[in-house]
Amino acid sequence: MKRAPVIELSGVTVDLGGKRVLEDVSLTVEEGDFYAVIGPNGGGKSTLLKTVLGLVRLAAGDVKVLGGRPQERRHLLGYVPQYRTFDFSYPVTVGEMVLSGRLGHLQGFPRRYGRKDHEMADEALELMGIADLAGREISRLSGGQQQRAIIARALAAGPRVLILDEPTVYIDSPTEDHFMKTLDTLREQMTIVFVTHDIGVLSSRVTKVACLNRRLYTHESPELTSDMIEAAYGCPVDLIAHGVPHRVFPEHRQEGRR
Ligand SMILES: Nc1ncnc2c1ncn2[C@@H]1O[C@H](COP(=O)(O)OP(=O)(O)OP(=O)(O)O)[C@@H](O)[C@H]1O
Repeated sequence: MKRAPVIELSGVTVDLGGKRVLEDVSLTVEEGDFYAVIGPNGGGKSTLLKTVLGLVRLAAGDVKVLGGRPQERRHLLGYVPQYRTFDFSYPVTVGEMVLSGRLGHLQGFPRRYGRKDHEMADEALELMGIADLAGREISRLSGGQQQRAIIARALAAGPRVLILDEPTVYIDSPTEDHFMKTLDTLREQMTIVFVTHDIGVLSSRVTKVACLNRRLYTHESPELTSDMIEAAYGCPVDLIAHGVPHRVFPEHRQEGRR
């Protein structure tokens, strides 16, 4: 059964500072996908996400999110920017930070958090496995715990699509698989798209994968091919794959099935 398209890019070209950053990019993310976009540093991954959020001007092409313009649908997207863009020295607790994910939903004046806001924040803390850290100052957590907190903050808003920029940078490899499993469980409730420069992050949990290096290289079946990686990275797969087999998915699956 065909699933509904959640994000549709067709022929998208973006120029920044006189440089072509995305060229003729077409991409479809369907409901329930756990979609990974890999590519080298500077390949345009963050720009691709900002395009989905409607934050950059297109030189050509079209973007649809949940059937509408990105600017109209932004409240349905949970965006987790790169970890390094956050200031964790701010004196707030994990619980307060996650609750702030509800700010865009507050109505009336004065703006106060209500019962639903607290419930959503508590649920997000649970989902990311950091409920026991709610009272701790964010600055006192490990990088991996802080990473979970910023994802929980995005989840507190109740997004239909969760969009993550390099989510595993501060997750150490022993816990990486557990972390990806946590994200995978969220797929029951929302579509997930993430970008990463680290091919080692890809797991069999990912349903679709594409490679980005100004142009986007996709494959009909949910597997990563050496051609795609070579096209995107411009270097042989074995040099960058850290021992991960070229084919990261255990078996072929039919389009439309998870
Ligand atoms: N506002 C801007 N003005 C000019 N150039 C920009 C701007 N934003 C990004 N770029 C350039 O566009 C290219 C793609 O940047 P982008 O951040 O999207 O790549 P990335 O794949 O996310 O890289 P990284 O993993 O290093 O963050 C880079 O060469 C970057 O220098």
